[in-house]
Amino acid sequence: MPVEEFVAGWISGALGLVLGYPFDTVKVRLQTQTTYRGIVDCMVKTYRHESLLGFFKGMSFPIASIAVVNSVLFGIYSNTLLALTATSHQERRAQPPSYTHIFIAGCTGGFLQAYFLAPFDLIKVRLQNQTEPRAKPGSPPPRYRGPVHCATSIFQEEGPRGLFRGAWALTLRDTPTMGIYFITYECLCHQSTPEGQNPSSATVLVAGGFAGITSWVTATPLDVIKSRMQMAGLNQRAHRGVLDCIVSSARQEGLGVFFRGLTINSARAFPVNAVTFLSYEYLLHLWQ
Ligand SMILES: CN(C)C(=N)NCCC[C@H](N)C(=O)O
Repeated sequence: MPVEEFVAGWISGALGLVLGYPFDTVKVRLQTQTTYRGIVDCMVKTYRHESLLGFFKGMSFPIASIAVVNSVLFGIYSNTLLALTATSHQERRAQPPSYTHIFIAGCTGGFLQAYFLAPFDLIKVRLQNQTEPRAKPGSPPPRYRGPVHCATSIFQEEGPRGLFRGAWALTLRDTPTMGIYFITYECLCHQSTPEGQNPSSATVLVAGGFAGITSWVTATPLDVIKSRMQMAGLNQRAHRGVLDCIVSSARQEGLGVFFRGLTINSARAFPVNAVTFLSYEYLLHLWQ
């Protein structure tokens, strides 16, 4: 099993993560809190109340975990394609795999990465939703002091299964949308690259950016549900399951609720995934 894809997936994922993190914080807050009037209002309030650091709350943990999560995604994707088509990464330009194979490999990567991602994503969402400014003398401390305290508190208060709250919604979100992610990328690269050649950096940037946008546009409804289920344990409003969360969110807030965070998700997705794919392709090219 070639390991280069795992390492390249890790490094490229970390670069994309740092770039997109402030957008991600705004998105999570818009999806789970009702106090903001929109993207700009959320940004202004976060900055006034918590300074620039407010946008980077809970980032240390995802940076550490992206090593596991993105390398699982890219590593499983590439190795599934190897199993299905018997071609390595460098052979795939001359013998492109079918879109069905790309979709199956993407879905497999998305499905497996969801299990690794679930506890890390839960902790990220809980920390991003803490709107208290940095500790000032006399002000009430935030509920979680950091990622380790957050993980141990969830474990103690909600049990080991608590760490996997929202995991089903996450799996349903990521399995098909990772198939869409890789199909969009490969299709755009294929169409703008002469037969048998490697795509140019500009092509990789644009194809990666659009792959991010299409996957996030299709993922947003279940992303909203996932974030709400992750926060539910904290608010004592636990939903009975994914369906219950979908129905109660739609009843209380209308169908528009499923598109909350769509604009910011798409704006974040382009640069994050352009950089992710460019560094992934560059590293694999360097090592081959
Ligand atoms: C849930 N969906 C749609 C995705 N995760 N799509 C792939 C993008 C991955 C990238 N690290 C990002 O955060 O944009």
